[in-house]
Amino acid sequence: MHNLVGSMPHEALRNLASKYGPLMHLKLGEISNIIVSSPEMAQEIMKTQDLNFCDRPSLLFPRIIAYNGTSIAFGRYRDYWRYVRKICTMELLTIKRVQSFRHIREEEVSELVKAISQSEGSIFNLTEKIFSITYGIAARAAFGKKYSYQEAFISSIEEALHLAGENYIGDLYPSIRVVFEMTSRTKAKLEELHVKTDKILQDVIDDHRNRRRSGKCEEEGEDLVDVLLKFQEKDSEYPLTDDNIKAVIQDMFIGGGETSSSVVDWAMAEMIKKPKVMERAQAEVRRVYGNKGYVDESELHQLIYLKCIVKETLRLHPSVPLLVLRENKEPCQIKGYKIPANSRIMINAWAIGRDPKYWDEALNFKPERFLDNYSIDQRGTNFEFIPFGGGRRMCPGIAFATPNMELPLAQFLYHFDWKLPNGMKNEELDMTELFGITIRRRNDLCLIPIIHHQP
Ligand code: HEM
Repeated sequence: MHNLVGSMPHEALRNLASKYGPLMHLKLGEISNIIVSSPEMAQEIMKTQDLNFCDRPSLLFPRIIAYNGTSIAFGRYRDYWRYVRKICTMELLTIKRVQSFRHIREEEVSELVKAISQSEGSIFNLTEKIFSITYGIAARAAFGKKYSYQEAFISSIEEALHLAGENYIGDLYPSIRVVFEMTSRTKAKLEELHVKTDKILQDVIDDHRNRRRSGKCEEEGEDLVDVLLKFQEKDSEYPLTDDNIKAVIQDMFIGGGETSSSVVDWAMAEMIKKPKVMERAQAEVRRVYGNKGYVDESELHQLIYLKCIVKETLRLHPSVPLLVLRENKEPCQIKGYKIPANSRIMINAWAIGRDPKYWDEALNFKPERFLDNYSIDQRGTNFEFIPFGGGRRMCPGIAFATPNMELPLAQFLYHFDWKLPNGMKNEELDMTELFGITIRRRNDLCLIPIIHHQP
């Protein structure tokens, strides 16, 4: 316990693993926690014994924020969960659906690039704007348009995610959790935030329902809420309630906003620290888009080096460093070690991505490593590189996330050169992390843009 208090959990657990090995059993309160820190052990959990390890534990955060754990990300592995996950992969996050949101991404990113160009020569808080447009894109894809209360929704979700990163004591003593819950300030705060977000989501659903009744939906195109309402109207073994729809929409929102923004933010910071990488990436984007004068999504597939930058960023800064907690139904063995039933499994993707046993110059930001090994990808089959997890609980949002990361990066590189403020040297840029359910930069990335191609 004393090794964990006050430090970054993923870092403290990596340090413990280097002493005690890639599979640790850590008893905290009443709970057996199994910490996985090598690709071989991760493969056991996410492939060989995936069916036994694909449940999620019942914790305070999903009980309150994720509608009693009925979302896709936090849902127990049951028939209902399989049904909504299927809707998600076959309807909400398909390549075709993602492409239908192209104009939203292009509009939002172009607006940001124009705003940056107006700050030419002065300090621009890039972090703040990256998060704001990525959440903006997620909101428009999910809700169909910008709602006036979007900002309030985003800030409540961000606050709840931050609380989710803290270890809540009641989660460690399930047999007496009600006792802790009676006096818990975390619970009270989460409930307050949930009341706010729930009201906003209900308004969005009601608004869509009215729009559907008036037939406007067909004229204006279908967004994710419309798709879910269509499923609600169908006869199904698992009729969707409004709460079920809200839980799924919230998943799309958190998945679509928080994770991709932190990758774009870290990628820019890493390139600032490594000007040679930035120059090479700029040369690629400027060659591919040439004198077109703007960057759209049509040529993103040609930006091979940029794709390697995104991969290298996901290796060093996986947005969800310990993945999402899993739970095993049955007792079992992994490589001869006994795992009790209902253990909580943390897979330290952050530690695995930085392990010098699997990566040359592991702490060095070197996108070229993926040029030499382009086939190593993040789709859950190379267990030394698992920023999106793997197996039945793998992230279904890769297709949605990819243009959300590549388009802003390509535009930043095409239109601008970047400098650090106050004569700061590149190597002095602070890279401290802030732990929550995702890892962000502790300090915002503030840079001076210099226009190369006027947007
Ligand atoms: C860079 C971007 C992203 C990263 C790094 C990321 C990472 C992850 C990780 C690590 C998990 C847990 C996997 C596991 O337990 O094995 C996950 C689950 C999930 N992600 Fe993502 N994600 C990203 C983008 C997205 C997007 C854009 C969406 C949706 C719009 C999304 C929706 C989800 C959902 C619904 C789950 C729950 C899956 C389940 O439990 O079955 N993610 N993501």
